[in-house]
Amino acid sequence: MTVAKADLVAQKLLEIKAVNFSPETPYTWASGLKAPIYTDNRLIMSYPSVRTTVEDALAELIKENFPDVDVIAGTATAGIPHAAFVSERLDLPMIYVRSSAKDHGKQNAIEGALKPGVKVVIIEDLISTGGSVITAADKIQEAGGEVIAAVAIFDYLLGASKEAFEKVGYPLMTLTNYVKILDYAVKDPKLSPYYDKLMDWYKDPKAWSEIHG
Ligand SMILES: O=P(O)(O)OC[C@H]1O[C@H](OP(=O)(O)OP(=O)(O)O)[C@H](O)[C@@H]1O
Ligand SMILES: O=C(O)c1cc(=O)[nH]c(=O)[nH]1
Repeated sequence: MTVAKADLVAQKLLEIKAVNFSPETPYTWASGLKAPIYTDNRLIMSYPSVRTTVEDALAELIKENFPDVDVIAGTATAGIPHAAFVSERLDLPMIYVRSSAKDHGKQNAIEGALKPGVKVVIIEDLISTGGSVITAADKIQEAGGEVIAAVAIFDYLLGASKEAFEKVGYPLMTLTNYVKILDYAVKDPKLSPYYDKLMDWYKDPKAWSEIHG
């Protein structure tokens, strides 16, 4: 992603208040970590002009970097709308991966048609530890698909996700990240008071979580 596009997406996320700061009452993340920040990319679908910017950028990133993709996958739940918008733009089939298999009906973990050997790009809304998207990608590989990349809107750039992606054998590419958000946060008088706390958290998110948990 170009610097200009990464800046633009960060700016749009702040504009729609997708980025929330609460150092005094920390958020609990999917991984169990406590954090002073929570980025709610689910809001993107409710703002058509921001949605167009984000989905166009995701589609362009995939077209440029993974032109041989056969199927677009979404992670449940927050990755699903983005997979739908992007697969429509690229005129490709779409599937999605449930966080756990249904316990009734067909008991599917993956919904949609996945033929063995197809090349899949999986779309996630956000990467913290990377655990959710990697688990979803594992399910696709177990079902016979070949995951060629994970793509997300936002990445916290944490050590945990870097380590996790070093092991999986496919790349992660994202539109924007935490550092870009901080660049904007420091210029905004409403957000700049949080800057030191956000930097403090970022130096060691695990230790911060233990202290504030
Ligand atoms: O990189 P990770 O540490 O796995 O965290 C990121 C995941 O957490 C959030 O999902 P959540 O579990 O809140 O579910 P949702 O998508 O259904 O909202 C987010 O949408 C990612 O899927
Ligand atoms: O790790 C998470 O669960 C998480 C963090 C965040 O900022 N936003 C989100 O939707 N999930």
